[in-house]
Amino acid sequence: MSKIPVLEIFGPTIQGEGMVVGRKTMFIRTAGCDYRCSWCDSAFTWDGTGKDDIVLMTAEEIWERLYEIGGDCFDHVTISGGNPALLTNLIHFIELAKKKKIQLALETQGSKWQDWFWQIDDLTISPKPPSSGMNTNFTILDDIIERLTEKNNVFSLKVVVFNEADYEYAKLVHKRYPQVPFYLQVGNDDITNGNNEELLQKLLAKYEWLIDITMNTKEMNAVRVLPQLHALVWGNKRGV
Ligand SMILES: C[S@@+](CC[C@H](N)C(=O)[O-])C[C@H]1O[C@@H](n2cnc3c(N)ncnc32)[C@H](O)[C@@H]1O
Ligand SMILES: Nc1nc2[nH]cc(C(=O)O)c2c(=O)[nH]1
Ligand code: SF4
Ligand SMILES: [Mg+2]
Repeated sequence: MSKIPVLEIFGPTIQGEGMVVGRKTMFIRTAGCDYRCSWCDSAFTWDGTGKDDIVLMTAEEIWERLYEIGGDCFDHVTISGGNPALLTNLIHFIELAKKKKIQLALETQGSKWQDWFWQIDDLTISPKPPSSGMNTNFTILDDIIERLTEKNNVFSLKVVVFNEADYEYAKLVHKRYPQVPFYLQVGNDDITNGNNEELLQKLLAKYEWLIDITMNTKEMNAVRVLPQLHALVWGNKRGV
């Protein structure tokens, strides 16, 4: 059986972001990304700093580890990264989790398609705004959204906003896919700060700024505005 490069398995915790925020879930974080976002809070998945922590695991080994740390206290698993959509062989884990009656969520940026997307219960696509330094390939994104829409998949778009240019990009994405539930997320530009009180004040101020501009934009009447809830509770701590 082919193996999956895993960097972290943790939980149970709450889903801190997006469409199922607050949901009790386990996390699997895969290694490797086709992007290099300037502000990535999980850069250890792709910048080489985490390479000694990568474990190649079969679907069964991932399941055993989830059960070892989560026991009977979970029924939902979120797959994030890096970009898990680089991994065709994640299908083996997804099929195993389905057999175990586990609900699945995925975090990906919308740069690659996998047929196993159709089996994800809560799928978040998070195209990247200008501040990331990345360019969105809208031909690929259009195709992904079309395939998901065709099969009535439950999915959402989530754009992280750091500045006004990012907000303009978010407007453009929402306008392009008006039928897709749309989330704005506060950008954390202080990802190495270990002072949780200070970080909390900064993130709340940025959240208020994002709420304020959204309230005054007629093109953004159907959106949801969220912070990263886990960052408010635990700061920049890893594995929560
Ligand atoms: C680490 S990424 C992994 C999944 C996938 N590569 C992606 O970007 O969607 C998970 C989520 O965290 C968000 N994120 C990463 N760095 C962030 C930061 N500094 N502030 C706010 N959100 C961030 C990403 O935009 C994405 O929505
Ligand atoms: N609690 C919690 N919620 C999250 N939602 C998305 C995360 C991610 O890094 O993909 C994440 C994470 O790392 N922790
Ligand atoms: S796409 Fe996701 S994991 Fe990759 S660099 Fe950007 S935020 Fe980080
Ligand atoms: Mg994160």
